[in-house]
Amino acid sequence: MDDNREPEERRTAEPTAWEAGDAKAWIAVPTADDDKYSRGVLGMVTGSARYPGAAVLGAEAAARTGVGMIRYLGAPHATEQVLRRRPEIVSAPGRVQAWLIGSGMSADDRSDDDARRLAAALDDGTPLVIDAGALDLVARAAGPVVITPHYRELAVALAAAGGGAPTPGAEEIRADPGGWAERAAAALGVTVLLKGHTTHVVAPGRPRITVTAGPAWLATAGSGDVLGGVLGALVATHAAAVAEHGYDALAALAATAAWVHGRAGESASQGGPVVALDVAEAVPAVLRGLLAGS
Ligand SMILES: NC(=O)C1=CN([C@@H]2O[C@H](COP(=O)(O)OP(=O)(O)OC[C@H]3O[C@@H](n4cnc5c(N)ncnc54)[C@H](O)[C@@H]3O)[C@@H](O)[C@H]2O)[C@@H](O)CC1
Ligand SMILES: Nc1ncnc2c1ncn2[C@@H]1O[C@H](COP(=O)(O)OP(=O)(O)O)[C@@H](O)[C@H]1O
Repeated sequence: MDDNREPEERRTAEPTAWEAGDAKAWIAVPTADDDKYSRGVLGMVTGSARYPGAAVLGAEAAARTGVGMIRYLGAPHATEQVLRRRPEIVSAPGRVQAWLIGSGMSADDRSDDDARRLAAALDDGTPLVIDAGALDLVARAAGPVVITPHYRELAVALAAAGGGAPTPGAEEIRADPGGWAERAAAALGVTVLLKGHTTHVVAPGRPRITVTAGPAWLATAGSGDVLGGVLGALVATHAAAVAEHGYDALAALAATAAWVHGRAGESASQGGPVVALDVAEAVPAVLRGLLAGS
């Protein structure tokens, strides 16, 4: 059948599958001239009294992905758990090159302190990875945003957006995840990473990217918190690329994070069950293999 659409329309309709070679180009390798600050600092406002574990999982994953420094700014108990697991992490405020916010938080149970920390990150103007319990705040971000919802969370984010954004139910999104990732990117004006067996990544108005890299064993609690940490570290170490290429760079980084997360899941699983922390711990070997070209 003849395709009578304009070239631009045809181009944006066809998804691209993200592969190892694409991912490799978005891993920042430190050079002899680098120090911890030049590599990039990730700020994290994640976890809560209800979900301290999500903060630990995201911090572990970000640290294992490679970043100059992590500043974790969260609730006291979550901070204690994060520092117990990763003493390298700094709990003092300061400059960062990217933020990861919302994993392990709940929009309906936000403490005043968390609201203040989230507001500071949203006002900062640096790139933001927005997950889970901060997805109602997307419109308040001053900097460029990539969101990392699953189906139910994307429904929540669209419902919170207002301004004529479509408001599908979670089941509608589950039935057409690629289409809804595209519509959400257009409506929210941000890069969307919609999680699932196939993960769909879309920058506003750009062709969709698909990533199918991990086993279904990854459908386990905390797996998405690990993905958030991987993506946070990748964004923090690519501040210059995000400044230059904006939402396209965030899409490439998001697809790379999904690919690395999927392969880490595969490596941790070996055909059997995984726990989220094992996925985070498998990330360095996946990156080593990727950089070595294997
Ligand atoms: N270890 C941790 O601290 C973890 C924290 N997590 C955090 O938990 C928060 C909520 O994430 P979710 O992905 O669960 O959010 P969702 O909004 O997808 O899930 C909550 C909803 O799931 C439904 N539900 C609950 N139990 C169910 C059951 N047994 N069967 C069927 N449906 C059920 C209910 O409608 C509930 O309101 C996020 O902030 C997330 O980051 C999760 O990532 C899991 C691990
Ligand atoms: N059936 C599946 N096959 C492969 N990967 C999956 C499957 N289901 C979920 N995942 C992946 O596991 C992660 C689950 O994230 P999420 O739903 O946020 O869980 P949590 O909130 O418990 O961390 C995502 O990265 C998603 O892509």
